[in-house]
Parts: sequence; C-alpha cells; structure tokens
Amino acid sequence: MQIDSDASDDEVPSLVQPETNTKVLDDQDDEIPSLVASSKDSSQSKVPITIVTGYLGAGKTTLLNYILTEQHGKKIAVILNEFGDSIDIEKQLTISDSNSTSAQPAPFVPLANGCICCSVKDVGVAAIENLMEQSGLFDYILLETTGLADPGNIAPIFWLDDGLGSSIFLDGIVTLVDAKNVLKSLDEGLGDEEKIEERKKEKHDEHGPLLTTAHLQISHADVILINKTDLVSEEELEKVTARIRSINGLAKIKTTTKSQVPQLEGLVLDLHAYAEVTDADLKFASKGHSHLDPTITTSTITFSALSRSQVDKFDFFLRTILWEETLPNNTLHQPFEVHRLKARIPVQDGKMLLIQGVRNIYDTNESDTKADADSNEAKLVLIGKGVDQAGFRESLLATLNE
Ligand SMILES: Nc1nc2c(ncn2[C@@H]2O[C@H](COP(=O)(O)OP(=O)(O)OP(=O)(O)O)[C@@H](O)[C@H]2O)c(=O)[nH]1
Ligand SMILES: [Zn+2]
Repeated sequence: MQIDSDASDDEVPSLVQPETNTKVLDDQDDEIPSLVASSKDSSQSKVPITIVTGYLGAGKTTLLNYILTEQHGKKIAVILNEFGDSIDIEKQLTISDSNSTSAQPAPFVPLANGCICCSVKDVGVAAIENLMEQSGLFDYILLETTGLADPGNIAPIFWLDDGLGSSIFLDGIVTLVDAKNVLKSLDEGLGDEEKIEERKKEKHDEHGPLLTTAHLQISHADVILINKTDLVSEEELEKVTARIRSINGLAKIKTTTKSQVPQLEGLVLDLHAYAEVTDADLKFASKGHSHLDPTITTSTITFSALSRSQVDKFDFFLRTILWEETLPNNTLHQPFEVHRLKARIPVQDGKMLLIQGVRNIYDTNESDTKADADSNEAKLVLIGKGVDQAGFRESLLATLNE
C-alpha cells in the first residue's frame, strides 16, 4: 500500500489502493468499526496529534502504512503534509483564520481498522481545521511532514493553547532516521567551506558548525526510530545510536526495520511528551552522554530547590535565554540556541515546577508532586547549540542569588 507519492510534488497522491482496502476488510469480517463518534464527549476532549518527521526516504510513509494496517483500537486520521517552512505555515494560518469556512474539504478515505486518511497536499493547517469540524470521526491525528521540515516550526502551532491548539494537543514528535545515511546528513554542516560561508550569511550564524535538517529533526524529537537497520552492520548501528544519543539525551531511541515499531503505544501514539516531565527522563538525560556531535548537545544543569522568592528569578532566567538568546549576568558567553527544554524544580514550600519548552515557547506548571527523597535536586535539561557552556550554570546561579 502506498499513501504518498515520493516522485511527484504537484500531484495529489492517491491515498489507498482499493485492493488493499478490501484486503484489510477481509481480515476482520466480524468486526467492522463504525465511524460514529465514540461514547466520550468528543466536543470537550482534545485530540492528540503526533508529528512524524524524518529526512527524505527515512521511512515515514512506511511507518504510517504500518500503523494504518495494525490493530490499535483507535480511529486515526493520517495527514500527509506538504508545508515545509515557517513562512508557509504562517501564511496558511492567516488564510484559514479569516476564511476557515471556505476551506476546501479534504478528501477522507475511511479504512477498515478505523483509520481515516486525508490528503493535505496544499491546504495545510486549513485541512486540519476542517478535520476538527468532523471531530468524533477520529480520536488521533498523525501528521507526516515533508522530509525537509523543521519540527521546531511546526510543534508550537499545535502546542499553544490558543488557535488550533484549542481542539488538538501536541502529543509528541517522532523522528525517523535512516541508519545508513544519517551520519552523512549530520556531517553536511561541517564540510564544504563555500557552502558554509553562504549559509552563515543567511542565518547570521558566525560560530561553529552549521545545523542541518537532520540535527533539527533529532533535537526536537521525543522518540527517535533508527530505521533501515538491515542496511548497516551492528558496529555502524552502535555508532549511529551513540551519535544520536549525544545530540538528544531526552528522547526514547528504538531501532526498526521497515518502520515496524515493537509497540505503537508510547513510541508513536500516546507519548504524552508535552504533558509530562518525569524524573526518570531527566535523570537519564543527566547521566552525561558523550559529546560526539560538534553541533548539538544535551546539557543538564542541577541546582538546589528554589525558595519561593527565587521562582520569579528563575522565570526571568528562562525568558532571557529563550527570548533574547543571551545569558543574564554573563556578557562573555558564546552564542547558543535552545531547541528543547525540560525541567523539574522543587520549591522549598513543597511544590514542584514542571517546565516544558520548544524553541522560544515554554510552559510552567506548578504541581503538588513531591520530590523523591533521593532527588530533591532541581534539574534543567537543555537540548540545542552551545547549551553545554559553563556560563549557563554560572548565569543561572548568579540570577537566582541576586
Ligand atoms: N532496506 C530497507 N528499506 C526500507 C526500510 N524502511 C523503508 N524502506 C524503503 O525506503 C524507501 C523510502 O521509504 P518511505 O517510507 O517512502 O520514506 P519517507 O520517509 O516517507 O520518504 P519521503 O516521503 O520521500 O520523505 C521505500 O522504498 C521503503 O520501502 C528498511 O527498514 N529497510
Ligand atoms: Zn513519505
């Protein structure tokens, strides 16, 4: 089954071949799922969306096909998305905001296992809104982005409380990488002097190796599937895994062949990656993995529980690093760029601050969660460029003790 045409960019791909659809039907004669709204109140509940990203040919479509034929008890809307960069998305958002009723209805193709497919070739976000008007038809959205998409531009659209986020919530980002080609893609930011000079001008980026799309897709991921394991040796696979782990210390990493994930729950569906900040995740990231990649690293800053009066100071620190890309109380730092951020910060009055961030957006929740006896320590995990410089911790401590 093919639901995406890789060869052609201006043709709406045919989503499901009829014979495949029939075959799936045959497999489950006794249980034909209905497309009627489930018993829970779907007008109230938000629908989770998982963004599936990955470099050209990494196996995204293969993964979606696999999910569409697996039994998972969910009615999944699959969206093949062709919006590439932030400019396009913003344009589409504006169009669909002012004119959402006239958005072309996307063609839906119901599948026997309860999935529905929808092609969103050019309409982008408008089609998702159109989908939402039919909520009740499905209870999960999977969005396949094009090979060159930067998930850092897409994620905030679905994470924010206003706008589209009101009916959809971002469950997480799954990045597929091609085990055979990913190291080459990551190294593209290093070589070719002329190209680097050119891109430096474009990006106003004067320091260090350049970010590649592969870096962006790995640094923003909550789950990384290293696919095409059949094409590499065990040693190569270990090398790839270590390099990816050094970039993103927070993500779950699994290896797959033909995108066959061992289980969908927790690896593709229901990741809760933007809802939870677990102690286990942060502890894992804090173990201090090797710095194998010169461009992006994961860095953990640990410090003591905050007093109530330091909570605002911590927030000031976050605003300054995320919005101004500078370190407060430190004028000598190297440039940096934060892609992903998670923190668990105990406050002395017994509360716990749970913080999530993607690029320059962050969200702080104060919970009654008690700190574990062995981890009354505050942890801030940062993934990005230049986040491992010592200046981060010094700046944070100076700001907290002002
Ligand atoms: N050898 C091998 N081939 C694979 C594997 N997974 C997928 N492929 C093949 O790789 C090619 C690309 O897979 P797709 O699933 O179309 O990749 P994609 O990420 O959707 O690609 P784009 O849409 O072009 O970005 C197809 O021919 C797949 O059959 C794998 O684990 N091993
Ligand atoms: Zn594809």
